Amino acid sequence: MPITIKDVAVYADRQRSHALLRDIDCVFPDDRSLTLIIGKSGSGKTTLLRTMAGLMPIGSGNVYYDELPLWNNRRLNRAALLRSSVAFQFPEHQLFARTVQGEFDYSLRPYRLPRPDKQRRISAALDGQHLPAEFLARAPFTLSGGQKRRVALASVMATEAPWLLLDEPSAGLDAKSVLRLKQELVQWKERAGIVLVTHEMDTFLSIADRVLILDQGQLIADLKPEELAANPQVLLETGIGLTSHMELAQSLREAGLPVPEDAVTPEQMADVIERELRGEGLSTDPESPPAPAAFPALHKPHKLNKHTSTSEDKAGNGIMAKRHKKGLYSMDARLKWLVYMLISAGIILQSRWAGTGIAFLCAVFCMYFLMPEDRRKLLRMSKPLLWLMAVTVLIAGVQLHGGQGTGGRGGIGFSFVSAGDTFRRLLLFFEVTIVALIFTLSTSTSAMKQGLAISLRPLKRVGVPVDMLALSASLVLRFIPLIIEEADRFSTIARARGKRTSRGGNLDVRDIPAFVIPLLIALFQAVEEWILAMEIKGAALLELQPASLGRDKRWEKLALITGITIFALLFLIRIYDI
Ligand SMILES: Nc1ncnc2c1ncn2[C@@H]1O[C@H](COP(=O)(O)OP(=O)(O)OP(=O)(O)O)[C@@H](O)[C@H]1O
Repeated sequence: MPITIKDVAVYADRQRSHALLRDIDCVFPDDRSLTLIIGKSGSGKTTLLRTMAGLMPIGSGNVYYDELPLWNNRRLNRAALLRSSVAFQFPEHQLFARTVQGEFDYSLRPYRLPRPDKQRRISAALDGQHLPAEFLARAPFTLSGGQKRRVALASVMATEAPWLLLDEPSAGLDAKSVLRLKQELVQWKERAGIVLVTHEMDTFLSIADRVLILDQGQLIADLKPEELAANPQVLLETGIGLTSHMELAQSLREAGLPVPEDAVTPEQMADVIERELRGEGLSTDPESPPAPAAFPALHKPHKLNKHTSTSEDKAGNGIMAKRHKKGLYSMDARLKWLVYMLISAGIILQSRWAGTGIAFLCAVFCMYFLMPEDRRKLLRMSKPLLWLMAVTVLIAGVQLHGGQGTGGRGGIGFSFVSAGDTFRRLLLFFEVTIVALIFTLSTSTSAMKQGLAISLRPLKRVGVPVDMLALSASLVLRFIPLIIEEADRFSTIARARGKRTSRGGNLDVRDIPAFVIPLLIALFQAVEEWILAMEIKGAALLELQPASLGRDKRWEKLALITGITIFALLFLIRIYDI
């Protein structure tokens, strides 16, 4: 049952101007193999894995499981979808059920199995993860981190799908657990094909059958591990870097040892080292191959695509990537607070349609002109808010009539006045959120706190708890993008586990616990970690002067003028009651 990826392109936007994957063409043959997908950060590995799992809408081309297309027009083909099972990074975060049995039930529900078959698969999966059957009655939240991970992997394994798609399964594991995972993968390989995204080549190369290298959203090499070991230049050219085993092989060759060119593991080099240590002097053997001066590149990487994102986009867990950006990103945080307050105050003042509409245009203007680099991200983040608004407006408009005055019969109607009023109020909230997102996406939490704390410093003398206030305000603001990103992550996981087939990725009502519970846990955890980190860092940061940050005076002036102009405009609109 091979997987065939045919001419696939995936875009970040409807206009297809930002390609995440391009010209992907490859076949994963049905040979119980383990394929590694490697590439530097942001090269598109996770996107490719998600595309194979039907979690990313395809712009062009298609993925086939055997002969079954994954996409039929705009809908996913359930039969194809059931042929793969996905484990996301940190799979233990996806647990939500009251018991471990509940986790299995949820993952296996789309397969509609007869009870005995289901129980057999669950037992086999528990065995495979060295978990006792008594675990089925345990609450996942009472388990240790390692046990949670094994339960989550067991729930993936229990599907017995012919293809396992794993995204960095070794992330966060200790050395012993990584070794055990490796052994398990070797066993899994006997029953299923495995596609594994990883940065840990040292760990997995020795058990892999094939390596795909991605760069800038394109597949640039398709090699056997031995071929990669013999031609590691491609790893240097793509910025992935050599594995420590390859570096060892190179050092040994430079020392004159005849290490085979295709040696992938230290074990394969051990024989040569041993003979050298015994003084058998193989290095002086005239027949032995000389160390290659330079490795030939197997595939020349394609030219860089200026539209695809750089690794910087992905850094920092996606919340606030570390970047060396100019403009708004390098502005004094105190000034940003001021501009944010001015614009938000102007928006909140509005009580009529015209003012709300003009405030909306101002928010859009800020998004386009003050936030050029993260505009796409911002648009993506605002999507769930727009959906929430649409649903709320619909609900607000629904009116239930009693029996009186309607001839004794109740009924249902829709009030455009009521829906419109709700829409206007929500639009103000949306506008303030957009401005807050512009602020938070361009400012780190510590800079935000620092900016506010320094601005409010005079109030300290009259006993105002400025530090606490600054910390709370920054956390509340930083929380908005975090909620949106985490909601995105957990809805994708719930969709993958529930095997949803709609293109928009709508969740079923039954998926709500699988979505909401991990989301809340992740958010609570994030808040806890933030508060701790900020408390630790807070005192030291306050000693820093914002002037020491890289600043761009032109942008500061522009942002200040924008803020004051928008506030003045919205204030006048309110005064003249437009
Ligand atoms: N839904 C999306 N919309 C817009 N951009 C996206 C989306 N998903 C991913 N990207 C961008 O596509 C690029 C590739 O992301 P991807 O997660 O596939 O990289 P990766 O190779 O797995 O990186 P890492 O090794 O850091 O996990 C990144 O720049 C990312 O910001």
